[in-house]
Amino acid sequence: MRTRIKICGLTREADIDAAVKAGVDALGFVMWPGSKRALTPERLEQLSARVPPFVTRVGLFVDQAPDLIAECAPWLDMLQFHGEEPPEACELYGMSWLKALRMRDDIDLHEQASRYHRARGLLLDAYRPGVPGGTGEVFDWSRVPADLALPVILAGGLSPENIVQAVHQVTPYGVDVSGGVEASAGVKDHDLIQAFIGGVQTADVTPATR
Ligand SMILES: O=C(O)c1ccccc1N[C@@H]1O[C@H](COP(=O)(O)O)[C@@H](O)[C@H]1O
Repeated sequence: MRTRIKICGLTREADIDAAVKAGVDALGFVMWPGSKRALTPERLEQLSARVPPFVTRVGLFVDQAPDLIAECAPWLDMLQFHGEEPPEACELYGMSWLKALRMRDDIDLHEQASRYHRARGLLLDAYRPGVPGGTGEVFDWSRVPADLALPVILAGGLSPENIVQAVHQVTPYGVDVSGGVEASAGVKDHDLIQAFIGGVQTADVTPATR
């Protein structure tokens, strides 16, 4: 099965066009105001209108107010909860959702998969204390169990340089990238987007060499 691709932190129409042209499956919109990629609901509405059918629009939230999430919901297909939201908080909107988990040393992914069993997938990101995500850091991919009960979306420091190795080693359902396709902080680069998606496609059709 081919590896699904999400690019996160879109802020410009031209970047959406470039990602769609390159073959992206999902686009992430960061609604957490602490991010350099943060959008207002008004800007989300504008960018959302640019996304063609069959490309999934994912809204990223970090422990945010239900009112804000509900305000954004009409412009989204899926929610990504990147904070400490309990399962009940993720269920409030009647929408598909992903739970992001940061890979602390003591995390038990099987336990988390059971806790968040209504999620459409678990997005695994690097852990840095005090930062909810988007750190550009890689975690030890050997910590991802092959038998998790939910689809795994691998994230954290992915880039055109490491994506073939990542897909070969983890064989995730999907991958998610933000900083690895930016030429400068928060600004997407079209060549890097194309190289990243090309890397996933290459990994999908080449055998892993170890
Ligand atoms: O992108 C952000 O600014 C962000 C802010 C808060 C939480 C998560 C965020 N992004 C997500 O982090 C991972 C990894 O990003 P990177 O590739 O390491 O830069 C990714 O899932 C983004 O969706």
